[in-house]
Amino acid sequence: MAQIKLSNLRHSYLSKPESDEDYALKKIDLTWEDGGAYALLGPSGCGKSTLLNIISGLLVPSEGKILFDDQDVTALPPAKRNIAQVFQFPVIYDTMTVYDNLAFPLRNRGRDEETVKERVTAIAEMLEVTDMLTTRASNLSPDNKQKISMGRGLVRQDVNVVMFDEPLTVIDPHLKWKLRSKLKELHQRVKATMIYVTHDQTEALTFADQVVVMQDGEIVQIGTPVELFERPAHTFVGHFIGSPGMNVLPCDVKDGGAFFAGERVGLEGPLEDVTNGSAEIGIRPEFVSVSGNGTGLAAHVRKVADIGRHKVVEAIANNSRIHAILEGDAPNAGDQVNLEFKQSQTRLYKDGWLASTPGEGVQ
Ligand SMILES: Nc1ncnc2c1ncn2[C@@H]1O[C@H](COP(=O)(O)OP(=O)(O)OP(=O)(O)O)[C@@H](O)[C@H]1O
Repeated sequence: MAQIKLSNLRHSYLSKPESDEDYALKKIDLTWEDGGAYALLGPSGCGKSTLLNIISGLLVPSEGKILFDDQDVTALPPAKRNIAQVFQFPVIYDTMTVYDNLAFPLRNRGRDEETVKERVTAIAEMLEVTDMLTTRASNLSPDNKQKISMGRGLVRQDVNVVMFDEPLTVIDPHLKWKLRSKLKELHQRVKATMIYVTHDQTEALTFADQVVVMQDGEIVQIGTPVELFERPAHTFVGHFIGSPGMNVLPCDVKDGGAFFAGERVGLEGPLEDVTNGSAEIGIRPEFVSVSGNGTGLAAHVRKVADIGRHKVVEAIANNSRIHAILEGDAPNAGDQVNLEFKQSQTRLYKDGWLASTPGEGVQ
């Protein structure tokens, strides 16, 4: 396995790109550490496949370098990069047995049959497919075919990185959670560098130790699932992660504090200089409390959704929609209420980027 470094990468599909808009990848500097479990998360069109294809060698970047353990591989074709890939749809040979499918990548590299048997047995056991080893692949369900496809990606121990590109697309929803946690467990046992590409936050947060969030050809944050939830570096991350996502409210900044609907809102700590940008307050629904006691921001309740574990209240204050997640009692649609934001979780953003720092709290 290897450390993978992307240095000053840019990519445009146009022959003569002129502005930033012409680049599918704007500027990427990123190191994937050896043995890490990473997710590459972002909406459709943000550049995930472009980045993956650059790592695998299917695409040569317009600018920049790719280094595997400090060796420049930018000009190397895919076959020379020693990478395993698992795609959206199973890539297996229908006429072969499960055993022969799992053995294929090893035999292809000239491994002796004893090594093949050892690895295939170990991987089959990890994936819980031992009882299928003699089954012809054509007789497998789509889920099991994809499991075998994953096994083929994991069977070689000498690859630089295993890349998964939306691997659960074909899996039945009720089996998805099972395979998601299986993959996490596999990473802990196999200890390979793994990159898991998805637009699904649950898949990314379950699998990865570090999640790389992309938007519009740029990396907006790299962090643990907890970091992304607790301190989104950009309002996009706040929106994209969480259900519902972070509330983002327009505000005025004056006298060193933030004002929403004419009311001063307590923030987590000191502010960066926000004089030349548009400012917004970010607060997750989990940290909004709702009461009718006259203290806090006046709002009216538009909707309440009971989703089992908790209730999601949608309230309107000063023409802005604010969500609150409540564990116990909740108001009813149409009620007049007061909202309070937990100060240590209330952040300020300037032009989308985090502009407050944790500290004493700012009133
Ligand atoms: N072969 C291509 N030629 C021209 N433009 C392309 C090509 N492939 C992708 N793009 C553009 O590059 C941008 C990034 O696309 P990319 O496929 O990398 O995103 P993605 O995040 O993988 O999306 P998805 O999840 O839908 O695959 C998009 O604007 C897309 O239209």
